[in-house]
Formats: sequence, C-alpha cells, structure tokens
Amino acid sequence: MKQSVSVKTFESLFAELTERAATRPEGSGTVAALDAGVHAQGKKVLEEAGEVWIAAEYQSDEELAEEISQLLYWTQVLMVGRGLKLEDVYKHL
Ligand SMILES: N=c1c2ncn([C@@H]3O[C@H](COP(=O)(O)OP(=O)(O)OP(=O)(O)O)[C@@H](O)[C@H]3O)c2ncn1[C@@H]1O[C@H](COP(=O)(O)O)[C@@H](O)[C@H]1O
Repeated sequence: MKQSVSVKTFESLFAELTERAATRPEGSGTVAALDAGVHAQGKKVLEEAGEVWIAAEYQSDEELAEEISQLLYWTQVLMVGRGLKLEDVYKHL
C-alpha cells in the first residue's frame, strides 16, 4: 500500500512555528524559546552556527546536517519572535 510521508521543509517548519506562536500550546519548546526573548534566541543562533562550523571541520555529513537543521530552527525562532515573514528574507536572496 502506498504511504504518504510528510517531509518537513523550511517553509512548513516556519508555518508550524508561526502557528505555535499564535496558539501557544502547552509544552511547546518554541513557545518557551519565544518567551525567552531575542537575547536568548540570538545566543542560540550563535551557538548553533558554531556547532555547524565544528561539524563541517570535524564531523560526519549526518552530524553536520543535524547541526544545520538546528541552526535553521533557531533562525526561524528569531524571525518569528521579531515578526519577520519568509518573504522579508527571500526578497534579499
Ligand atoms: N526542529 C526543531 C528543533 N531543532 C532544534 N530544536 C531545539 O534546539 C535545541 C538544540 O539542541 P542542542 O542539541 O544544540 O542542545 P541541547 O544540549 O540538546 O539542548 P540545550 O541545552 O542547548 O537547550 C534543543 O533544545 C531542541 O529542542 C528544535 N526544537 C523544535 N523543532 C521542531 O519545531 C517544531 C515545534 O516544536 P515545539 O514547539 O517543541 O512543539 C517541531 O516540528 C519540532 O520538531
């Protein structure tokens, strides 16, 4: 039987985080991250960027991909916290 597998993308994750911010479900790490504020979010972006760098120099492709996914997540948290939309960024690409 054919199974439909839902693949998360940059766009779908952003939509999910935007929805978390609006509905504030109990137990959401994203809600906690948003409530922690821009200073804490910025530190996570920097931390994850550093981990991407280290992984690129010394770790496996799989580990690097995981670190990149975390950098993308924290970048999106920062964006949602500041109220930026994907289009605000895409217009600079
Ligand atoms: N993609 C992510 C994601 N990537 C990273 N992270 C968080 O980012 C942090 C990075 O983990 P690290 O391994 O670097 O650090 P750690 O030592 O494990 O944890 P810390 O001490 O740094 O907090 C962890 O706290 C993760 O929970 C994420 N948290 C959530 N998501 C997705 O976001 C969506 C909403 O999640 P909730 O808001 O939790 O429902 C879901 O689809 C999740 O899968």
